[in-house]
Amino acid sequence: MLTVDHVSLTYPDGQDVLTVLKDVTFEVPSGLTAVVGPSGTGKSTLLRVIAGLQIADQGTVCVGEYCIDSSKHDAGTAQSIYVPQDFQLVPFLSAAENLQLAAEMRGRNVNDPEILLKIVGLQGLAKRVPEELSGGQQQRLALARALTVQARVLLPDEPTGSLDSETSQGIAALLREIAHSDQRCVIVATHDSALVDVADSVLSIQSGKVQKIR
Ligand SMILES: Nc1ncnc2c1ncn2[C@@H]1O[C@H](COP(=O)(O)OP(=O)(O)OP(=O)(O)O)[C@@H](O)[C@H]1O
Repeated sequence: MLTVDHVSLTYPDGQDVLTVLKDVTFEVPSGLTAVVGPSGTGKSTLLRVIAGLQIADQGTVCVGEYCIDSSKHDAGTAQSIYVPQDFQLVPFLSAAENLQLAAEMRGRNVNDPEILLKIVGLQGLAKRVPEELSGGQQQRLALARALTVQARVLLPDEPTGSLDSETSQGIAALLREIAHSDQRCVIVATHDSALVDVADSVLSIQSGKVQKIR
């Protein structure tokens, strides 16, 4: 479903450059995929390139027939949604309003926020603002927000990074369900074995190279 073709990316690093992705090519089918690797190896960068939030120096990212071609510097065809580590929920809006805002920003509408909130296990919490939700509940809301736009590819960045192990297992199960219920591609950057254990496939990133290890 997702293809990453000959993608390279460098960051400026003083007088030098830091190569984070080095001619990376791989395919990801639908299901849950974990991207693992030591801190600072480029997991978040890879997810952001797939989402079209960062344009690679070269290469192409395609979701089905929709492609981002780095040579054209155009992310207008991005079909993926990045879910940031810190959720970036709007603090003064309720859970339902956070969903509505995200949908409106993509020219959509959420007819019944309760349906989405139920999918992520937040039924009855539509009126709460983010600070009235636990960390795990905020992560669930961030995932529901990503579902408002019906993207084929979801990219949660360390979705269990700040959660206890029981809550992490719940999020891992939810991500698997989201991936499988609608043949989506859910790609998570993670250090968490709870997520790696339930992933359908695992990619490892190290020294700029991405390798499929499961
Ligand atoms: N905007 C930037 N400018 C320069 N260097 C950057 C920038 N963003 C990230 N980097 C560097 O690129 C490398 C990869 O960063 P990235 O955040 O993708 O790693 P990561 O594997 O997700 O790390 P972690 O597991 O700690 O979240 C790191 O060395 C980081 O310092």
